[in-house]
Amino acid sequence: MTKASHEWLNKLPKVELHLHLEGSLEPELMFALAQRNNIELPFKNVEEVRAAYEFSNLQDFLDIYYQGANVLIHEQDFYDLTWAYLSKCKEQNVMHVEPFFDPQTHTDRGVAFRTVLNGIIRALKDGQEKLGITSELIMCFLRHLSEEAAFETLEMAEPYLDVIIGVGLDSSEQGHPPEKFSRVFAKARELGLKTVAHAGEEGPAEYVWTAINDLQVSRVDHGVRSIDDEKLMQHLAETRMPLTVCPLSNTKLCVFDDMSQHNILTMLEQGVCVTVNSDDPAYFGGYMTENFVALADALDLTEAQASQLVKNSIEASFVNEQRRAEMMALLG
Ligand SMILES: Nc1ncnc2[nH]cnc12
Ligand SMILES: [Zn+2]
Repeated sequence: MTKASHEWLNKLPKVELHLHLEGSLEPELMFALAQRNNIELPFKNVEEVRAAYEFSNLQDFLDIYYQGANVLIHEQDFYDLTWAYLSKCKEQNVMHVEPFFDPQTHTDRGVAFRTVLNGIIRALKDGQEKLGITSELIMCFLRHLSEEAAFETLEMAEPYLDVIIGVGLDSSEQGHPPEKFSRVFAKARELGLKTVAHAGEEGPAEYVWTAINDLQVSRVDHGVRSIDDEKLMQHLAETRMPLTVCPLSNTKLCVFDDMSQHNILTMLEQGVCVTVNSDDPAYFGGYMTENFVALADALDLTEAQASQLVKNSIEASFVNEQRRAEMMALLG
């Protein structure tokens, strides 16, 4: 089936809850920023960059993703990155987004926290005013770095808590269990921040339990390995704990060999609050619509299932009641 026959999925009003802004850096913008900032890239052209996007696991991807982020230096670069993502959302009828950013990827290179945040926030504000896309911003800690570094990052964020709704946990999962950050997350909750964490992407179902019990997350990012633990599946369904699932990411990073093996619809049918998201669309071959289309092609996603997946995202989002009702009404 071709994409043209899936126009209904582009038209479907959507919500995105798992998107790394740095992962929306398209090769074209990467080259433009490299030129603007006088940075040398290890690629000759856009085609060479795209050809390098063959990953056999999460770490393969992360190595290239952190390298790409080196072109982001000035506030305007972060604005342009965020604005490009929001423009894509507009084209694809995404009505609300809760993106992640990774401050440590930038502060560790000498880019100031406020430079990163101001660029992103200015674009998100424009996104609401000019495109009608509402948003909430989530700051992630890199889990391959230390607890101490995460505490320092949280301290840098303290003057900006009016524009950051929560904290998350990303980067290399295996060997860096959620509980490594229990104390940082406790402090974040004390500050009134919501918490989410990547767990059960490559790591075991056990990490999903500790994200829930130790970090007290409101949502689990990915969480697809939960299916290995029957008790956990029951718990997720009973508590309506949302999972922000990223189908194209999972196949690109070989979490599943093929989209036909993806477990998102099995979990949906078992009453788990699963949602569809794009993760790092510039690296994984697609934004929100392409993720839904991939499910339609491989798993015969029905209109009722697509609509339920979006309703789950609205339920799992951090929006106020009025916006929640407005978005639900659009889904009929
Ligand atoms: N899929 C992913 N898992 C962990 N960390 C990430 N950072 C960006 N994308 C990620
Ligand atoms: Zn992610």
